[in-house]
Amino acid sequence: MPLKIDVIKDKILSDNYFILRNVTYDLTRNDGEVVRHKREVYDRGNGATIMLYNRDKKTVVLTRQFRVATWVNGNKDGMLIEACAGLLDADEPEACARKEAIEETGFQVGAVEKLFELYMSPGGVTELIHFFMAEYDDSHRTWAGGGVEDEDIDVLEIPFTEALEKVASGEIRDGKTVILLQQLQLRGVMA
Ligand SMILES: Nc1nc2c(ncn2[C@@H]2O[C@H](COP(=O)(O)OP(=O)(O)O[C@H]3O[C@H](CO)[C@@H](O)[C@H](O)[C@@H]3O)[C@@H](O)[C@H]2O)c(=O)[nH]1
Ligand SMILES: [Mg+2]
Repeated sequence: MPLKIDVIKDKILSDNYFILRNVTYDLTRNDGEVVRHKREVYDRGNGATIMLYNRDKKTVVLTRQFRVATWVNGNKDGMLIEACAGLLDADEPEACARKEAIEETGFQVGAVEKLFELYMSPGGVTELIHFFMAEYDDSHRTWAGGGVEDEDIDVLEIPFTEALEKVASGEIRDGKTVILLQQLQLRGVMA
């Protein structure tokens, strides 16, 4: 466990859209030994995600969209099924989750529950995602959803059991989405 962290150099390698830095730092350990690391850190900002579920219908609302990062890494058509999510930008996490739910799925939900905040890829990505869930019903629908600007998002309202089957089969393989579905399962709210 390091006692002290001294930054030697913090260089921006790219700031085209998000920020890629190369940070050089010395870690002083308990025994006084100093270790120098040079590590790349990718800063895409923080995000929020929200699982929309309906206890009566036993359904969840998910999104499907093209994700180029998955396409360049083995996802054949690049399409990924995910819980609704977005980058915080200037918003508070809950406000972001609510806004993304409307923009991406069309649902304007009532009470929202905060679950936790998780680092999703701490080896090199700064991003902290704030996790939420909310019950939805048909009266919450404001429009068909689909995202803003050049986002082209399909909205999937599917049975919870089908979502779990898609996790088991590998069709759903987005970390935040699996975590949220398992939270619903752990709590037994969809039983
Ligand atoms: N021009 C440009 N646009 C970009 C770039 N990278 C992303 N965008 C655009 O920025 C917008 C981001 O949409 P959001 O809905 O706010 O974010 P997200 O991509 O869905 O991110 C959410 O899910 C991610 C995956 O789990 C999370 O990493 C993230 O924190 C957030 O929760 C999208 O329109 C996307 O096309 C880029 O390099 N250039
Ligand atoms: Mg999004």
